Amino acid sequence: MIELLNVTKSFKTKNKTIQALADVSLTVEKGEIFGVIGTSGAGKSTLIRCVNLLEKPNAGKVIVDNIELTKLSDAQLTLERRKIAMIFQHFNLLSSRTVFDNIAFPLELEGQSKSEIKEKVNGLLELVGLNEKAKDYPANLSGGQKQRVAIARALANDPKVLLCDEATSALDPATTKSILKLLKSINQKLNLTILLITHEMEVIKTICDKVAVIDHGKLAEQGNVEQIFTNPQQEITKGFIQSSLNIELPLVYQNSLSNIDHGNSNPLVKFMLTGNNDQSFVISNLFEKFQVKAKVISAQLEYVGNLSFGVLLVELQGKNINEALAYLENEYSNTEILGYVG
Ligand SMILES: Nc1ncnc2c1ncn2[C@@H]1O[C@H](COP(=O)(O)OP(=O)(O)OP(=O)(O)O)[C@@H](O)[C@H]1O
Repeated sequence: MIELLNVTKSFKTKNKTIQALADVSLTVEKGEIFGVIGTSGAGKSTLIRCVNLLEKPNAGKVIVDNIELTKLSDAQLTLERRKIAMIFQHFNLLSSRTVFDNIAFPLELEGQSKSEIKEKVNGLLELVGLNEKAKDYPANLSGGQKQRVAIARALANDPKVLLCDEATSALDPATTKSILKLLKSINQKLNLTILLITHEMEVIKTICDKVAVIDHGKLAEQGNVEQIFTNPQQEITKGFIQSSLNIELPLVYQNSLSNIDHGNSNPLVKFMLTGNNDQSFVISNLFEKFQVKAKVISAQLEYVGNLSFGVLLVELQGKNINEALAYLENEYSNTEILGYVG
């Protein structure tokens, strides 16, 4: 449904040229939710703005629904853009219009009749759960409600594609969840293709089918969310995943932790589970293979689809500690001895 082929975009400022996108290619299939994640300045906004040609690439092709947008005249592009909706971090609602009239706006521009508009807008209000707020003005809405209005307005023209530019970045975690849930349900009900950009792995994990990681204007890696979360190849991807798993050493251990093994002390070991179901048996394996007991200090497990991944922090107790450590280092990612206790 969306194809970027070798898209390159640079910006010229007074004294330098900034390469915002370098030879970026990706494909978003119909009905898919595709997320692009990257740190600040990585090129996410430029990438999503290239899809509807709000930014014109210097080179490469942009194809949406089999139409090569990069070939079109301005007039043809204006028509095609109506089928590519976009929502933004700061909602971009018209403050002088009510909720109803904000959603009606694109339909008015298309010259639809009042009765058609009324029917369509009421359906959209129902879809985003805002029937009660039809007559309110944006200033009287919460951030989450404003984004719901923006989503309804974006859907008014029955778009083929919805672009989400950091759509939940201005929202608190609970509201973020409810907006992501709404986007997922719209994706499923309407089979709407969604391309989103974000700096939060949580967003990717919650609703995306596929993910691409962008770094300094280049795509570092891309694939199914399960595959990328459980078997990341690039350091930047590993960093994003680790930052979404935040387990801390409990205070009681922080105070008693030593850097040195005094002979009879127990190592505190942190390691990652990466989606291989056999790894979940780590505690019984350590005991059966080495008679080493693993006391769980802290753990965080997440699920993408039916695969689990996460991080585990354990205190190892027993005689064959070195063999147990070698086993963990071999079988699990990022095994790290944090220190010794006892
Ligand atoms: N209009 C512009 N003129 C000059 N440089 C620009 C322009 N737009 C973006 N850039 C530069 O291009 C690079 C990519 O910017 P972009 O906004 O796409 O990144 P981003 O990943 O969306 O960042 P953020 O998360 O901070 O919004 C940055 O170095 C930015 O400074």
